[in-house]
Amino acid sequence: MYKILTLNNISVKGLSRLPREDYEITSEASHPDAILLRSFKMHDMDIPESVAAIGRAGAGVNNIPVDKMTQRGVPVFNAPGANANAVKELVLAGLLLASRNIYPAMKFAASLEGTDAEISAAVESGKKNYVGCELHSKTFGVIGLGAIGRRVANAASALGMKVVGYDPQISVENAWRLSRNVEQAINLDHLFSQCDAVSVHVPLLDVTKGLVNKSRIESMNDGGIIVNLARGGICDDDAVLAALDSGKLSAYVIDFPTAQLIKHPKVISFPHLGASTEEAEENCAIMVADQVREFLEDGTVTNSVNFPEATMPRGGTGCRVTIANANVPNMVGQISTILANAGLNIADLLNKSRGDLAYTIIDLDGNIEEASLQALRKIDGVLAVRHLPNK
Ligand SMILES: NC(=O)c1ccc[n+]([C@@H]2O[C@H](COP(=O)([O-])OP(=O)(O)OC[C@H]3O[C@@H](n4cnc5c(N)ncnc54)[C@H](O)[C@@H]3O)[C@@H](O)[C@H]2O)c1
Ligand SMILES: O=C(O)[C@H](O)COP(=O)(O)O
Repeated sequence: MYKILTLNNISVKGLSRLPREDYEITSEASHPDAILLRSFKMHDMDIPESVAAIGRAGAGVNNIPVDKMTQRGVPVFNAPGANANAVKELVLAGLLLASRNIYPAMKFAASLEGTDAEISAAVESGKKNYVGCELHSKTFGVIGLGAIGRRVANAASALGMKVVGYDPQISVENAWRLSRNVEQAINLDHLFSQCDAVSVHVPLLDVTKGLVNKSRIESMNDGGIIVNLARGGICDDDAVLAALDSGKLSAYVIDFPTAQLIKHPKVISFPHLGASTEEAEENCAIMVADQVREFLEDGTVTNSVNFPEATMPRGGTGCRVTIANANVPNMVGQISTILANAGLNIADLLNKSRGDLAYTIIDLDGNIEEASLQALRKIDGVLAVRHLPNK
């Protein structure tokens, strides 16, 4: 029986991919085999040694100590693209809320009192206070053209915006799917200097912290809009607030409000709502539950942020052993020597690497004894060894 610890509410559709006869899923498991979570902050958590995999039902993994897990030989999985459409739609909503003054206008309309005729008169005299501007023909910068950014860029282009994109590491797949109307910015300064609105869709990393800063905002067209549904910290909030006060910016749309931001009348705050649709929650949970299950049962690695992709159909007459180790010479040699000394024949073997980490899947003709597993664990540089009995 595998034990799964959940640190957030995970969609039932996803959890149902883990059959109850083999999986116990609780928010209190003390020796879990795997953890499933969304935005729970794991950095200060004591992660039990029993944990063999972590599944993030979403995109961002900045709430997970990925480097620490890599050193323990534990893969961290996420759900790339599974919530991208939901975020794209909220970005469009944010742009429209900002450009058409929808929220203050709604508050005004809801505050009216009197007869129908009086309300109608107040509507007609008050509407001049909420005049907005159209998105059509405005220049819109999209930073990060991944699963979300490329959808946002394409949708904005379809609305008639002139879209400029920046992503020096764009994937081939996203480049293929990007509208050919999207122009490429040479660098971030080039992007900001042409834009009426900018939306960020990059992960929070040291290099992306404060990417939207004072000088870049100053180079934008007057009355600009910044949309940040990516992560707090990517925009320099002090610079944004100063630009809102001076009128340089007309609105800041943020999914990660802070005490300072929520007080400002030109800040449109959402409560981290980007991925909160039924569809996105289900997509993410299903994707990550499947990936964690395949890893626990077969050692298969799909969509990990720290492990190489690794899939090998089961072969051999015995069990499967998986090994995560430092990516240094002679590891496979030492592993096969231990197996050979135990009289075990390797039926099939897959060895993949990613950066400093290597991962090996071995199918054996015969069953491995605990002593040999211990010998594998003792090899210098071996981080994790798992024994997966034949199904
Ligand atoms: N608000 C929400 O609910 C919500 C939901 C999903 C994702 N997010 C955030 O959005 C981020 C992006 O999600 P995604 O699914 O598009 O991820 P993704 O990995 O598909 O795309 C990220 C893109 O950013 C690019 N990139 C990285 N560093 C860059 C830089 N310095 N300059 C320009 N481009 C850079 C990458 O090359 C990649 O193409 C996530 O990391 C997460 O923080 C928020
Ligand atoms: O990175 C993500 O996928 C989003 O921030 C969604 O977070 P959530 O799963 O907590 O809504």
